[in-house]
Amino acid sequence: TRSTRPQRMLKAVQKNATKGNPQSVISAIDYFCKNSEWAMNVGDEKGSILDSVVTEVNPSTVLELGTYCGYSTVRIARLLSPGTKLITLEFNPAYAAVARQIIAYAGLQDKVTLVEGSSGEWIPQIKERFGITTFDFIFLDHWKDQYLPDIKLFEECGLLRKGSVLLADNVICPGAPDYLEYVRNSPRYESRYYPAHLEYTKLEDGLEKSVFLG
Ligand SMILES: O=c1[nH]cnc2c(O)cc(-c3ccc(F)cc3)c(Cl)c12
Ligand SMILES: [Mg+2]
Repeated sequence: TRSTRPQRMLKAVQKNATKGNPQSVISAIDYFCKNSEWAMNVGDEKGSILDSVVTEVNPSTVLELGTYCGYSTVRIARLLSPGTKLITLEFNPAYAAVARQIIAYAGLQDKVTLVEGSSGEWIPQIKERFGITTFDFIFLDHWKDQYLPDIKLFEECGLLRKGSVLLADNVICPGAPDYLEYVRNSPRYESRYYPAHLEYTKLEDGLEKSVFLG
C-alpha cells in the first residue's frame, strides 16, 4: 500500500540528513516540505522564533503538545542544557512512530520522552508519572480547539508557576480565537504576538507567547 506523508518525510531525513546531526535533520525536513510535499511542521520561519524563545527561557522542564513528526521536538531538544529532558505528547500513533525515528536519527532520543495519548487524558497525570512540579516552557502545537481547555487544565493541575512561558503555534491559521481572547484578556497572563507565516507559505500565521503571572 501507498506510504504516508510522514513515512516519506522520514525517508527524506534518512537519505539527506547526517545521523546525530539535529541541524541537518531540520534542514532535510524543511527542504522536503518546500520542494516535495507540504507538511504541518512549525517550519523554519516560526521555528527560528521558537528557537529564540527557548534560548531566552533556557527551561529545565519542557512540555510539547503535538509531536507530529518530531520537527519542533528536534528544534527544542537540540537547545536544551545537558541533562534536561522534554516531554512531548502525540495522539496519533502513526505520527508518533515516525517521530520516534526522526528524533532518534537526530541523536536526541535521550533528551525526549514521547507519550502517546490525548492531552486531556495525560496532563492530569504528569506530576505523578514524571515527577514534574511545574513547567518552565510549554509549546502548544496540537489541535486548535484543545488550546483553551488545555491551558485551563494546566492551571487546575498546578503545572504553571510565576514566569512559566507558553508558546502557541497557529493562532491565526488555522486559528485559536478563543485561546487568544483568553490569554490576552486574563490578568493572569502577559501575552505577545509574534507575526510570521504559515509554514512554507505566504499565508499569515504567528506564535502567541504568554507568560503566567501566578
Ligand atoms: O492541526 C495542526 N496541528 C498543529 N499544527 C498545525 C499547523 O502548523 C498547520 C495546520 C494547517 C494550517 C493550514 C492548512 F491549510 C492546513 C493545515 C494544522 Cl491543521 C496544524
Ligand atoms: Mg503548527
